Amino acid sequence: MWLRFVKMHGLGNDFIVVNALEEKLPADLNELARRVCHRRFGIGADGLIIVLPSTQADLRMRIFNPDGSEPEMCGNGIRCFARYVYETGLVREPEIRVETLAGIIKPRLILQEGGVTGVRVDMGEPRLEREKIPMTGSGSPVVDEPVVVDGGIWRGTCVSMGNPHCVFFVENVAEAPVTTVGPAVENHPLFPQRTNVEFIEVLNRSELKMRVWERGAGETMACGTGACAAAVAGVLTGRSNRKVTVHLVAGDLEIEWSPENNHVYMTGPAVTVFQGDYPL
Ligand SMILES: N[C@@H](CCC[C@H](N)C(=O)O)C(=O)O
Repeated sequence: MWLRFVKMHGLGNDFIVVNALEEKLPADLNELARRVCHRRFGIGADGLIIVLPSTQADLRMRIFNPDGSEPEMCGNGIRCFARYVYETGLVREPEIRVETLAGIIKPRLILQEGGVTGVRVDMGEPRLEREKIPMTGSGSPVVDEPVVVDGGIWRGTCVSMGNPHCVFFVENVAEAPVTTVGPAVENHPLFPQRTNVEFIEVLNRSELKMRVWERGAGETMACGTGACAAAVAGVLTGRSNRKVTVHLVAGDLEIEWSPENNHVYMTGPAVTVFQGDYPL
């Protein structure tokens, strides 16, 4: 049996997208994600995205990390999801309501001469209460709180965009210890469901430079929810404006934390790379 998939990416954060409305999937999706995401023995990706029907929204998105865990949300992934369902005719309107484990998220396709040039997503409200991130300890919001890693102290500002993020501001992101401090913080006892870890250099009040260690995936080229969390952390710590450009290795995300409705908006690209069939 073969599984039809499409390979997509948002700024190099890459995904295997499978349409479960047409494809029959194996029962163990965690295991499927581990297999297909593997860079040497599988297709290779930072995540497996499944398109499903929904009773509450237009469609439902499930996302799995390469380690098989199922996160609540994925910012770059939902832009790819939106482009995929629009271009395959699963939805007809450019504004889509998508059921996720983080609630209903609303991507809107940016169209020019009929083609998709980007996606703007209403990511909803950031959750700042410690127990909603979730984190152990007491006191909210969690702003510049000491996180002890290997005897060193890091100051973390923590935000949930449906999924957990711990943001560290650094002098020089190119030299940030992403692959050592990242996994130590991901698995730190402060975070009972683990966490994503962002390293942010503030270039000026409207520009941030970011590297990220993702829960269940390792260092990736970009993280949409992470960029949103970084923008919120920039405001909470007084370092940046509510509207910022987040520079990632392969390009930019525009993030705005609206003072009117408290929602975070993310705008960025979604690109289709190829399609194929994977043997089950
Ligand atoms: N790359 C994603 C986030 C994917 C989920 C993350 N690894 C987690 O476990 O929370 C994004 O663009 O937001």
